[in-house]
Amino acid sequence: MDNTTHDYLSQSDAVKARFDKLKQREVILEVKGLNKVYKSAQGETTALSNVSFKTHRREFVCVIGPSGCGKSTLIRILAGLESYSGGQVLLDGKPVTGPGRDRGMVFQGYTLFPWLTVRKNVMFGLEMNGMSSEEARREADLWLELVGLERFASAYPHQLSGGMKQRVAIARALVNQPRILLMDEPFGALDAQTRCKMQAHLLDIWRNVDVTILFITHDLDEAILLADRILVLKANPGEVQELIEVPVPRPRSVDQLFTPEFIATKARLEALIHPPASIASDEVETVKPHMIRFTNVADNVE
Ligand SMILES: Nc1ncnc2c1ncn2[C@@H]1O[C@H](COP(=O)(O)OP(=O)(O)OP(=O)(O)O)[C@@H](O)[C@H]1O
Repeated sequence: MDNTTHDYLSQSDAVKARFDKLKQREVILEVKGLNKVYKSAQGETTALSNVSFKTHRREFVCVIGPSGCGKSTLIRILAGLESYSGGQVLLDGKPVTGPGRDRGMVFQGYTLFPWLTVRKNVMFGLEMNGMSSEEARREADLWLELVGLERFASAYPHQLSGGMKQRVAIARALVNQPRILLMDEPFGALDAQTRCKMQAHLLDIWRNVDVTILFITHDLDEAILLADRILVLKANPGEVQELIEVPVPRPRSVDQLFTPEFIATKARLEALIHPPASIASDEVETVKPHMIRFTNVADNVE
């Protein structure tokens, strides 16, 4: 089929069958009419307005949207780190009222304890919950093996690359066997090559673990490569624009980046996130701000 005419809504029989199966699985997370209003001295900001969606068991959902559309607010609410103003958040049918072991978190910033070894970082949560050191060590080693870091169990975080640190963070989140893994731009600080490897690695891990993933990203290719469905939010106020079923078949790899399904999905996401500039915003762009010069060399470099 011609790349330019492929419709992101059309699905092959295999993709359709996969979605049919996925939707039959139990609902893990249900967000119903979620509202979040921040109140400050400057006034009120509606960060989220009437956001509703469901994720099914072992589904991979990515959340994208322009800056300020409420992505971080949403994930913080799901993690139980932020209150909400209205609506409902249900995990396995029960309201989320605070943080819990049923949700694992991986953030962009490296959040490992620098004074603990890799193994101790992964053991930490288990020991805090009363597991014996011996058992926690056994569990930690299993998960370190899954993320391919068993050889680095005795290393300290500063001895690891950025990608390796995030693999430890993933092991540390998964060791508690959460129902859902909440990932807030986890690969945002990595260089392009490492990021690419981590995406493949995460898909490998997910294939082997019974966990649902909600993953925030700014990167459209990353969202299409990883997700079953992509929740597209818009800003001011943060609202759901569309929940897109990614028509790219699995298993996924970067080789699919130029397939008609991938290109069509990306075109749809771009149209939603970067709509054609309005006349008003064109005007703003053509007004150049007055620039102060900080150079004593008079000739122009451009
Ligand atoms: N603590 C706060 N107090 C007041 N307003 C806030 C607070 N946190 C976020 N907001 C506002 O809520 C809206 C959503 O913010 P949020 O950080 O969730 O968006 P985001 O999509 O994650 O943005 P980005 O992609 O830039 O990280 C923004 O308008 C933001 O200014």
